[in-house]
Amino acid sequence: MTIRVGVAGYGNLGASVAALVRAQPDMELVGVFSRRSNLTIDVPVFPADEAAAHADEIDVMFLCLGSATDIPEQAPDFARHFTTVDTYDNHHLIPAHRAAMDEAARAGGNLAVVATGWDPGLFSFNRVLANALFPEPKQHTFWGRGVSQGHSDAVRRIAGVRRAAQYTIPNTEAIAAAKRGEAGGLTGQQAHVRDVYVVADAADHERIEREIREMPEYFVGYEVHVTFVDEETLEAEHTGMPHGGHVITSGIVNDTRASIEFQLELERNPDFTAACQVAYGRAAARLAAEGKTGALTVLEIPPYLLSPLGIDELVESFV
Ligand SMILES: NC(=O)C1=CN([C@@H]2O[C@H](COP(=O)(O)OP(=O)(O)OC[C@H]3O[C@@H](n4cnc5c(N)ncnc54)[C@H](OP(=O)(O)O)[C@@H]3O)[C@@H](O)[C@H]2O)C=CC1
Ligand SMILES: N[C@@H](C[C@H]1CC(C(=O)O)=NO1)C(=O)O
Repeated sequence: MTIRVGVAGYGNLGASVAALVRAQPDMELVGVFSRRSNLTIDVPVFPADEAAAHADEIDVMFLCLGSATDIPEQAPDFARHFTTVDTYDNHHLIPAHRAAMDEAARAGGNLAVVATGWDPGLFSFNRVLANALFPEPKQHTFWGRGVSQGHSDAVRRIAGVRRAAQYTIPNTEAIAAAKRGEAGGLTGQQAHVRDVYVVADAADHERIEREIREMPEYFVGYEVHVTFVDEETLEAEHTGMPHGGHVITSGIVNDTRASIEFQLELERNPDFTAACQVAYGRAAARLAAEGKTGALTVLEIPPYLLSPLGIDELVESFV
């Protein structure tokens, strides 16, 4: 089965997904759907607001839009017309997003797989798996040092911001304490600093910095540093997008201590996120072909559906 895919939104993630799809043995890129008409890329580009006309040509639509505003505004309409896969990452609003996508997907008889990146996504899967192993688990998540695409996108949505990069910096002593099972009730806000680099006109600096610091879910509660730079500096020093993180869980089982850690080291965040999203696109195509509708998270999708191999081949590789 060749999975015919579309990419909605051509930013860092969309470009990574489009490139990765073309390297898949079982996928074909039909085209990119963008709000911009000036994209010069080597695949067909269609206006985002005309996507529904292509519903019969596409099996899976990858939603590579920004989570801060694009996804809430656009994703349900895509779900009415396509099987969709998104990387929505505003953690606290995922239940509402899942409900909205479930309603929209069911209205169109489609499947919507939501929050399929690495956090939320792979880290969510690993948090649930690890917590299930211990009667009283101790679990902490750390990110970075690296560039959060979601936080960078959220800053770029502030009026007057021309470019932005947000670095997440973990407290390394907190990571070491978590590995020892001694991090207690440490929160994400306590364990990370957020460093933001912004290109904007000087007249807007004070307002922009205030809007960043007051942004709920993304920045409120964290130690935040905002640095305004010129375009040349941003381009020269802040276009790389490395990232990574840890999910560290420990506990006592039958009076013996055990710990489990899931760690990522990413040379380039969008490329790895694309790998997550494309793998869940494969699962979405298979589930949709079976008639599955509504919204699903990574917690409800069997891992074998992510692989281009069949379950029998995967079981044979156990040995
Ligand atoms: N769950 C996870 O682990 C992860 C999730 N993500 C999510 O992916 C989302 C997208 O990230 P990312 O691709 O870096 O965001 P970008 O800002 O690069 O792109 C977001 C959207 O903005 C539009 N856009 C991009 N570049 C421009 C431009 N120069 N001018 C005007 N519009 C532009 C595109 O839509 P259009 O083509 O329609 O204009 C694009 O889809 C993030 O918001 C984050 O939530 C990312 C990494 C990990
Ligand atoms: N969703 C994040 C992926 C990870 C990184 C992160 C952070 O640095 O706060 N939180 O989750 C992203 O957009 O990069």
